[in-house]
Amino acid sequence: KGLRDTEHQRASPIPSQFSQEERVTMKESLKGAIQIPTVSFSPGEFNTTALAEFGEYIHKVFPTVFRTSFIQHEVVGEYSHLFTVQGSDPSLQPYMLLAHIDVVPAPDQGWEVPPFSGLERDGFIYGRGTLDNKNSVMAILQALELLLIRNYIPRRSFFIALGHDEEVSGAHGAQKISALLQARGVQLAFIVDEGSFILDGFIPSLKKPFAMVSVSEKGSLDLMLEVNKTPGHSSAPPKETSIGILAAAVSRLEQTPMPNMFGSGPLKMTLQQLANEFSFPANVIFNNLWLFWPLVSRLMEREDITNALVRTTTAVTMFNAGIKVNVIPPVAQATVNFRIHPAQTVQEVLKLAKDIVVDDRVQFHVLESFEPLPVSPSDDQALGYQLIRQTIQSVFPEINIVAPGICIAQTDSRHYTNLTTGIYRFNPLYLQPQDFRGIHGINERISVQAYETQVKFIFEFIQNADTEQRPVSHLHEL
Ligand SMILES: CCCCCCCC/C=C\CCCCCCCC(=O)N[C@@H](Cc1ccccc1)C(=O)O
Ligand SMILES: [Zn+2]
Ligand SMILES: [Zn+2]
Repeated sequence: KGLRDTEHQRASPIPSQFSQEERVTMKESLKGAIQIPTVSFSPGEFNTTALAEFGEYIHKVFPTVFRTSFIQHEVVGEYSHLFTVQGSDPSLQPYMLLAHIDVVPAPDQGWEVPPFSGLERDGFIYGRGTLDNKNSVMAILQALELLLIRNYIPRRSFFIALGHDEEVSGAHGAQKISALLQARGVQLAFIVDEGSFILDGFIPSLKKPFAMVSVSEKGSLDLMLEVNKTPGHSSAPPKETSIGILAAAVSRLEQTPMPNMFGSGPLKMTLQQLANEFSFPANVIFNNLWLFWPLVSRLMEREDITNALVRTTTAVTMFNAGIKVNVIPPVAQATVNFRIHPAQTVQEVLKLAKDIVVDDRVQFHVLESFEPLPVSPSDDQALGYQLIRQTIQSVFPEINIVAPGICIAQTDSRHYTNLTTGIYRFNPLYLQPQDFRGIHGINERISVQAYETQVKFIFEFIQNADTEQRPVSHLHEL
């Protein structure tokens, strides 16, 4: 299995070794990036001063990228960045690396160091964006800068797209870049974005970490439920108020999970590939899913994260009602965020939700929706997947399993389905459950060593992508 060598490949790749001075520079550059508070607050509400400063910052720390003749840099949607790196062999289809500059807000409370300080403690750089996703923004540009300094010229062209509003939908960044590339007639071999990791400790009986490359991502439906009632004096209340009716409706939604879809979608592939990594008797169970699927599907429901892999999830995220202590509330509104399993559609989930609520007094308003993404190929012929696998094997030789999986969140890559069918979400970092809680949470951090390894991964990946687009078939050749 793997990728075929070709006579066109460089005789020897540029070694992914960095001097002490380069290693210090790269971590200091990441710290500087964390210190710029590029916060997205809500759609259309960004810290534009910080976004502009970030644009200047990358010019300063990656000068070679910006002065190289075969790299074109464009600002799209005012603050997003698109780099076109022209390869020497136009017969090779280009690919694209994605990352995003913006971060979610981070109030100071609960942080060991201020979230925009970028301070280093015990070998970790702390701050909002260290895992989501300035690490990738900086590592991609850093790897390219280091390659260029070593006189690297790519054979295969590639794009780097850095969105500035991923955390609030990507409408101004990723969507505009996607439209721009489509207008230019670009078709991509594949895309690599954030969205999965080398997972360590997420499945209780699985002792060893494994790399999960997400080949699909869940969709979403934001539903606003509303109940209107005539206001009046609270001293003579009706039997039910708008708040009571709505509370009962959202409670029914919470208490009635969407159907368990275990068996449909990429999760089965993930577990099949992991089967032999479990000890007895779990290995027997996972090797015989045809027999044990009812047991496994129930096991998956036990933890919140694995539950999110088997079904459309229901999260009541906002509730607003009431105007005064002695006034019967005229209107009550609740927002429910469904994350749609790849085997379901927006319409199916909307119907299920209505069938659960079954109350004519509750109005349904669809605020926004997004279908789950198609499953990208992960077979021997899938260039993007195989390149990621090959690079994992080289950079993380201790990892035995690379498995396709689902991304439970949404990423900017969802805006690029017009350009490719090969969308892969993978960050070359170890992630434990406590690290996952730092993403959008408190004390988000990355170890200096993990960041260096991410740069090394991308440095090797870009070179590996210069291969001809002919992954080796699993069939023997004559
Ligand atoms: C069998 C294996 C176990 C698997 C465990 C899975 C563990 C989870 C691992 C990684 C998930 C990390 C995802 C990081 C990406 C986060 C991206 C994000 O937060 N996107 C936003 C986008 C958005 C959507 C709607 C409105 C605004 C922004 C999101 O999804 O909320
Ligand atoms: Zn992100
Ligand atoms: Zn995020």
